[in-house]
Amino acid sequence: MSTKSLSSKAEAVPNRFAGHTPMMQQYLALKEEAGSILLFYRMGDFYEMFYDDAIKTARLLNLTLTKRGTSNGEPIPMAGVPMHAMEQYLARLVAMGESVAICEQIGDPAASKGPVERKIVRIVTPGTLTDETLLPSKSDRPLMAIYLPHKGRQPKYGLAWLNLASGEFRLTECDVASLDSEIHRIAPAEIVHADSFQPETSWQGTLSTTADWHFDQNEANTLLCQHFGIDSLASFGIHDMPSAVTAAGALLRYTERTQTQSLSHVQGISVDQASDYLVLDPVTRKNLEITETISGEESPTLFSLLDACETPMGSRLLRRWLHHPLRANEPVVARQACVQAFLMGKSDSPMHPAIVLEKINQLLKSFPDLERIATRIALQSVRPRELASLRDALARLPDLHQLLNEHIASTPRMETLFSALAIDPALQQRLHQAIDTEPAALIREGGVIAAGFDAELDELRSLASDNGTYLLELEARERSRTGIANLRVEYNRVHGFFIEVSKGQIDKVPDDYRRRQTLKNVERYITPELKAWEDKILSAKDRSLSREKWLYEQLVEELAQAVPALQQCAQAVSEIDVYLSLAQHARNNDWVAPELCEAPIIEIEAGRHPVVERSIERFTPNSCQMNPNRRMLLITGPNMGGKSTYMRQIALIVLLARMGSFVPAQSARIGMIDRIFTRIGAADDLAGGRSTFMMEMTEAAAILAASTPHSLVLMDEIGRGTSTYDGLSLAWSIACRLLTHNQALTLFATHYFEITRLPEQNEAAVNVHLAAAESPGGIVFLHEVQEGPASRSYGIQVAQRAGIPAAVIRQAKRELERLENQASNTAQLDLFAETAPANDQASDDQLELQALREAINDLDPDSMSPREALDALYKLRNLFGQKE
Ligand SMILES: Nc1ncnc2c1ncn2[C@@H]1O[C@H](COP(=O)(O)OP(=O)(O)OP(=O)(O)O)[C@@H](O)[C@H]1O
Repeated sequence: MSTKSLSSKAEAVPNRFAGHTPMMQQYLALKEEAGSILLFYRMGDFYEMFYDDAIKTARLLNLTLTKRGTSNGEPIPMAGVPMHAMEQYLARLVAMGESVAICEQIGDPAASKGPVERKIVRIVTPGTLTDETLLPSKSDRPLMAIYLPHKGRQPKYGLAWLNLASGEFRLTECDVASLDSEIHRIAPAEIVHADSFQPETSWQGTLSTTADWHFDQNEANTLLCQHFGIDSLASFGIHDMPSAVTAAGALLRYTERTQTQSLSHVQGISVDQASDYLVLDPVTRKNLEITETISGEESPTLFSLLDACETPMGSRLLRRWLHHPLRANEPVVARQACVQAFLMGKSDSPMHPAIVLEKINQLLKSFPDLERIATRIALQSVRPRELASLRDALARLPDLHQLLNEHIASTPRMETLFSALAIDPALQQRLHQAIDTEPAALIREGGVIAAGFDAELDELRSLASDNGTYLLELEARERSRTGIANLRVEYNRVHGFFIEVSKGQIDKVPDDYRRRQTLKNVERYITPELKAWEDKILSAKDRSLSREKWLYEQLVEELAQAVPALQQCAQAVSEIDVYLSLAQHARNNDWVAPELCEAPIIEIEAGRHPVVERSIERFTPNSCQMNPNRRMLLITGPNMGGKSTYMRQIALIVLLARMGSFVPAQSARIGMIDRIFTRIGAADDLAGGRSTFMMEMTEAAAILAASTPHSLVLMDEIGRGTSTYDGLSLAWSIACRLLTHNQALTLFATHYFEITRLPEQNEAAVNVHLAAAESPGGIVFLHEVQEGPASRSYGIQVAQRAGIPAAVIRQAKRELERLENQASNTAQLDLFAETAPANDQASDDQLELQALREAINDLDPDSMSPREALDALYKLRNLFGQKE
């Protein structure tokens, strides 16, 4: 394995470190090279940190902070971690977003006059992890570089990201407004940017800086062409994306600098068009609880619900799909067809589809993380047991292939996956011949290469292990030669082989015995014959270990050719895993395939909230009809009535439909949706210095700026963060703007009843409400969406159920009555009347006229008997009569 040094020689210590001990001078020079990141300085069996690094790591890892000598008269703070536990400490530091430079002793301590020569051989950063122990298995940790050119009227950000653990390298360009949303979509573990430029983002990952000159377009061009062995970037279709290419170049340079191996598994770079995906801004990703709950937990989320994947790479793909719903129908239909194929099985298969799914599941369960193993083969850091699990998985591939072929109906996409599964059997055979059935964990321990693979290794091994009989023979011979009956031939690690004689017998020891060690009761000797034999054995052992290491390296190098095929196979297995998971969930929970169409339409029959329906006993399904003529649903109903659940379930059904999954409904027809926006609930962004109301308005402003007739907008109780009139007026005008200007499909939940009058002005707005009923025991939530506005809000009844004291409830009821009486005498109800009433009297008159108009409209003279007509006339007179 080649290890690429990142440092210049440590002996070239600058004079400015004079006054420090030679070791500290070496440390300081290396620390200067590491810069702001932590330096793990190897000292024998420990990695030690000094000065501020020591103070910081001691705090982060809860280590003891001690001192090691003084430098320039000052004590030097020091903390250390033992070498054998280093990976655990690294994992914890990296999880906290820290980067660490690892400095190893590379010189020979015996031959060194001053401090042993040391070099930084590896830099571990959150975005460049490939080690199994440092990586989360179910999520990707991409590294991203961002570049913003200084020139140009409307400069575009260049974004490039590399998933080092899989070799996936992508890039895109975006405008200023989309930067944050793009970063949240890609979710990098680390962002690299130039020293002089700070990207504005709410993303919480690690930010690393690099020199400005690393972001140079020409350099980037050359670097990328060199890496891929091509003359022009046109073959990747990225030549006209200067900002993105510049970012990609800087990213490649950064990765090469931090890694010790070549990046041969990074085989290509592709353009990621943001316009291919349905846009979900950061707030929406959070509100819809796709992979994380609002409070930051891992479950229950949409991902935790659907992730029954058997392989970690399947889980990672599912997570990626959930965060990247697709705009175009064609690829979604292709995925849906695969889920359907798994769900239905093949018509001529004798096996029930459920049994087929179970069998495939069982097979997949035994598959290792092929994607990451392929990467580690390319990085030449693959471990023996990973190769053994690859060998076993390859042996099971034909079974998987056969099961799919015989029992799953073919679709065009499935055909592609089938061919990716067909890996050349020679690869499996080679691994089978080369790797022991149960190899040791590390190659340096030996016992990795299978017997029979290499004749030389076999011979060395038999030499090294063939000591039992020889030693017994020697012991018997020496006993009879010397007449010492209790003479023994022994071995220990420090002194090697020796002949042990008790003190009372040493006068019988022959001349050719050389004393090796004296103990209290015994003397230990070596003879020329035993010494020669020992040399042969020990050298055979050493030679066998180094032969084994060499063979292993040759094998890994040879396997590197198979990396592209393994990557494709891993992709196919993970996709199959996801389809299987989706199909099983659909089968177990009665989900259906949504129909997809072009127009901005959302038609859902008896839809359910996928996560809530699992957490309660009886979920009430609800339907939804939205189209260009019915663009806004004004949703009213009591608190706890189910408004938020209803809105979220619609958004989640749309998201699921657009990522290729089945959906929780009786039937669904989902059109092309370009974005989902949410303005749900509110939490203060104290860190960002924004109050609840400010947050609310910022999010609303973003929705008004960017939503289109193809967008789905969720607005939950907009305006509640300020005074009633301000809030109501804002909510009203925001709703109007969405209806008439943006024309987005909008779910607008509100407690302002005045807004339910909006449909009178615009037919595309429709009232629906969550039904509730009052019973002697209190309010009963029916959770049923019905047409029309809610008749009342039931706030006090809900408060009663929540345990507010009876006396407070009684007072609240009296207060409500007083306010309602007052309201009927004020202009509030007519806040949004087309012409404002001049005074209270005018307002009263208008209300009565409205009531009269409604009563007359309700009459059907053609169907009335004379008696009924007379009664109606009296009623109408009484409407006025009340006033007199
Ligand atoms: N369709 C449904 N079927 C059964 N239970 C439901 C349904 N919808 C919601 N619920 C239950 O009602 C609870 C409250 O729902 P939700 O938070 O959606 O109400 P809300 O109207 O938005 O309330 P608020 O106005 O106070 O925010 C949920 O936690 C869930 O347990």
